[in-house]
Amino acid sequence: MKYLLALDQGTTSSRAIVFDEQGHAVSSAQQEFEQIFPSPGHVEHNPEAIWKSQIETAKEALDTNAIPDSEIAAIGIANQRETVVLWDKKSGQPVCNAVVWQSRITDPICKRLKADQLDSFIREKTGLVIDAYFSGTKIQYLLDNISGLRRRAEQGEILFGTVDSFLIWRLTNGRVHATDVTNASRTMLFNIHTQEWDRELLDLLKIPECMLPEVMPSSGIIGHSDPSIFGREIPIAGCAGDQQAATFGQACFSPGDAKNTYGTGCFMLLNTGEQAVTSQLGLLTTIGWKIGKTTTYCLEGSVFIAGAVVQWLRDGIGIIEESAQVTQLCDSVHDNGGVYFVPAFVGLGTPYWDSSARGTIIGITRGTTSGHIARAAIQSMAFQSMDVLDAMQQESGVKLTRLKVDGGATVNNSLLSFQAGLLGVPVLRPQIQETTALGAAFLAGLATGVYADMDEIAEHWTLDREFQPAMSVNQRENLSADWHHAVRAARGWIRD
Ligand SMILES: Nc1ncnc2c1ncn2[C@@H]1O[C@H](COP(=O)(O)OP(=O)(O)O)[C@@H](O)[C@H]1O
Ligand SMILES: O=P(O)(O)OC[C@H](O)CO
Repeated sequence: MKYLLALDQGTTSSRAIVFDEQGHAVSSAQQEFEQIFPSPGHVEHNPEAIWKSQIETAKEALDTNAIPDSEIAAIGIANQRETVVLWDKKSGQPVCNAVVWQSRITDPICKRLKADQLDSFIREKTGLVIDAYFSGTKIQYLLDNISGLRRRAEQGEILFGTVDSFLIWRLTNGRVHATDVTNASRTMLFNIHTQEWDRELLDLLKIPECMLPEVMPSSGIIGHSDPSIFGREIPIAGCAGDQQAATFGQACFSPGDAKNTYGTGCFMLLNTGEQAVTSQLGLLTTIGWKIGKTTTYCLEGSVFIAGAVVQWLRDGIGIIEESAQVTQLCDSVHDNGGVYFVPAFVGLGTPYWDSSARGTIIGITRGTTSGHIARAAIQSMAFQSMDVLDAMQQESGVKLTRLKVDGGATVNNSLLSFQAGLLGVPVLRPQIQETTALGAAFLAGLATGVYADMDEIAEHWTLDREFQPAMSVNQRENLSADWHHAVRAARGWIRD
């Protein structure tokens, strides 16, 4: 029996899962790490905390079931995307905290790019909208604000990577500086059509090319882990941004297949095949994966705050002690009591791209209880996903017949029932919900002969539960109208 070790480096935790050839998780480990909020809207991680938690969980997952490392065929990596790590090439030490994808610290840079009317120029090359979400402006910000850093970067002393790249560098003991096409496609520096770092964009954002990693396919041997880490060299054979990995893990292999992940944020990806569909409605055109010479593109809707709203109920206002309690609190009321919660904590992503929006709870009356607030919080994930799907269907002309879902918040049955009703299509939760890690394992297994082809991988997808839509058209339209009324209230709150 061969096994695959998947490293799933997420926004709030690092996970490692060992899968057998059938795609069953045989052991796993998870560690949360610190979220650093230096100022409102700015989010950082300590790269050493990312590395430590990831490597400790990998070792724990291998030790738990005493899986000999000789039986690990390959390592696959899936990671939080866009987050920027800069490190010293010689020492391998980070030169600052990682700037996390959620951070709005580069809003002013983005405003200038928009004022210069560079939207279509950037969209045509990268498939992205101008937003602080992506890596490019974050790198520029660090080079501009840390004394001496730009000079050192220009001299080739500083390397940039998204989190996958940093992990690869550390796993290979500084021998490989690489990323994969999916991660590169989230930097706002990569031309998704020519699949090269884009000279004009690098000049625009004043980023020295020598900092950038080599871009590899998502499935294929990128390098080998140093023997000092797991006792022997193991090929690193799969790598993808976590949302693309989840799309692969959900076996969304045909054009028209879609999945929605409900983690810290919500990310819906629709496979558009070998065609990169350009969006006019605020969706992102992104690379789904590249296997051999074939690139699969996706349309993506990115919602910044989804499950994080539950963390806020727990850690921000303390109306629950454990995340799981939200289900009970939410089920303590029959409906939202007219309360709508727009969790625009860091602005709004798809389809609004409004960095001036802020979190809004509206419709509160004397009869409002914590149950209504909790229910409105849970419903906000479904409403935001509804907005994304509406844009996606309009843009692609594809009428979705079902939606595969995954991510930590999909343990919540009320959320998924409400989602099915709101979308008017069945929502399918798979048995293996660790689809992100599974996707990374599949990509690595495909490169190392554990799987013959994608048809074999697709056979491993099994259904846990299907949630049927049970909402009248009238009800759906009323809820949707109220939600959009609430969104209007949340928008434009931050003034220049
Ligand atoms: N019962 C629940 N209902 C809704 N959301 C939940 C529930 N339990 C946990 N969550 C949310 O799920 C998210 C964790 O999902 P996960 O996929 O692990 O996220 P990530 O990969 O972004 O770190 C957290 O934001 C958490 O608040
Ligand atoms: O870590 P997650 O699962 O919240 O995913 C984060 C996304 O990759 C951000 O684009």
